[in-house]
Amino acid sequence: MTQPSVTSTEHTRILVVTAVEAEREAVLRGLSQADSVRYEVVAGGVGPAAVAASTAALLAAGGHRYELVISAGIGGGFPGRADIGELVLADTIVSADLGAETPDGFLSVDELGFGSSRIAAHAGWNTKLKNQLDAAGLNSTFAPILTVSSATGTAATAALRQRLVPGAAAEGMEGFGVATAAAQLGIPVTELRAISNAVGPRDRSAWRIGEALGSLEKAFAAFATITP
Ligand SMILES: O=C(O)c1cccc(C(=O)CC[C@H]2O[C@@H](n3cnc4c(=O)[nH]cnc43)[C@H](O)[C@@H]2O)c1
Repeated sequence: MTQPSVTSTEHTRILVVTAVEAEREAVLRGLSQADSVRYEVVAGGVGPAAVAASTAALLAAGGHRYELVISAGIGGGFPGRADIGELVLADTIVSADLGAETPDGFLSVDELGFGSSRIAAHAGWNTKLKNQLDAAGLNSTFAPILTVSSATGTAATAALRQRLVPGAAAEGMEGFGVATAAAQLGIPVTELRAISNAVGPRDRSAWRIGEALGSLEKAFAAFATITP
């Protein structure tokens, strides 16, 4: 696996973890529009395992420096909840496929008694981030964001995941990995997704990655001036 690429500053306080380099570059373009000495931005890999390992290694090396970790990137939007180009901030970060299939349906790790599939995003930081987005005139919603190891590709799976987590607005593949690493060190965490595609039957030609990366950039331009 390639090493995560990192851009950091001397007084870093907020760690931003994306999956891929294109997302990291969009975040950096946004932050470059203002004084952004508070941020460190890393592309930690695709999927919960890769990104959890990358995040844990960074936090172990310098965890005391961080007051917030943000999992950020493009994501799928559940129809009727979040459209292409829109921004979703997690109120809860939910591992949607961590559990067991049974003939009677899916059982989460919570139901199996093995732990929790949910990590709460930090409410205080969420309010600050939302205020920054609002002040910049950027629409965003608070909702559960799902983390999945396999992106949803059918209407049936989309419906199942919405039934399992009512109100879920977006899905990505990294949030729960980033959040697990941060939570184990007691560091506040949240997740931001800029919607690139609808969650449902897979149609890669309908993905609007450029539009989503543009929204991600604008969000971090708004975050660049955040105060502690
Ligand atoms: O091809 C490109 O230029 C490109 C640029 C930036 C990102 C990508 C990705 O494919 C990123 C994969 C990343 O996106 C998240 N994602 C996006 N849509 C969904 C979805 O419907 N379900 C789950 N995850 C989604 C995910 O976090 C991946 O890591 C390509």
